[in-house]
Amino acid sequence: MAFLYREPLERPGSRLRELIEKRDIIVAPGVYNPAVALLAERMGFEALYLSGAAITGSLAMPDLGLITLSELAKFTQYITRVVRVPVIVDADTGFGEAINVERTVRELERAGAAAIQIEDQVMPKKCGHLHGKALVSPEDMVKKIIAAVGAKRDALIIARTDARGVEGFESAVERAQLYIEAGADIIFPEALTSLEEFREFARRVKAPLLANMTEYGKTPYITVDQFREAGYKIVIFPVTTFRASLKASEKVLREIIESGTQRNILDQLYTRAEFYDLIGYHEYEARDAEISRKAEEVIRGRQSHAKG
Ligand SMILES: C[C@](O)(C(=O)O)[C@H](CC(=O)O)C(=O)O
Repeated sequence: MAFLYREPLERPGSRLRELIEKRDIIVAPGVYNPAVALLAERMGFEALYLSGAAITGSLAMPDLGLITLSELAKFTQYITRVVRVPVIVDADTGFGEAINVERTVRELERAGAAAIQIEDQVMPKKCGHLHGKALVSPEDMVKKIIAAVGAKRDALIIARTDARGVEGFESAVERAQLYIEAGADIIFPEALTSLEEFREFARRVKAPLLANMTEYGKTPYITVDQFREAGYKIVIFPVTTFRASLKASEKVLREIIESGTQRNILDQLYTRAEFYDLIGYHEYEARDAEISRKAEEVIRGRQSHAKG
């Protein structure tokens, strides 16, 4: 159904919590615009991940915390008014210290976020799979989590620790345990380097866990089934759709340069019919026709009133 005529998902945080309880594992693909979000929902994904790397990437910017809270809230709103599945929002370092995190959580929740993810890096933050990251103190991160948990109404708070790549595996486990005590609902251990590490982390950290299966990073390719067996509740594929769209665009742009026509690659494009079907185009036409019909009735009524 066209998103304009859909009721938004109520209490998305509770919905996500329900899914965590009911499902063995939830696969949340990364999305960065409403059309891709709609497509993922239609294909059956029950939760989505609004990736910081993918949205900043779509703005042609690196994932260094350059986006503002208002921009992220707008992206969140655009997406949550289109889909009726819970959306996990990547809020990087929370846009400031504890007091700022309160506002971040309020704004993102108001924009429809089901879960808000905050990480323990200093600014400018980096992709978790790069070298040269630095962490805030455990105490500062605990403050942010306490602020987030105090400010949320229904959303879940995801605490991500980037400690594995900076201070080592033990520190990642210790920080995660601390973050749970501070009230985090879900723990996201960033950039673990083997399936065995994921397993060990799950053995020692008792909370719903989120795994990040990003490409070209420090984590080897692990399947959803393997993550399930290792004890993870959510797996994200944060930047995959964005990377795929760039590659696909490059391919068709090259075809246009080289052959001067797209005629030979029509099978690689989303057709007009497929696109209109996705966004519910014909429902807008039907709605417009209905309004015209009603307007005619009003006019006709007035005319007959004037005659009589
Ligand atoms: C999860 C992540 O924060 C994101 O923005 O989607 C990134 C993903 C990536 O850069 O591959 C991350 O830091 O892992």
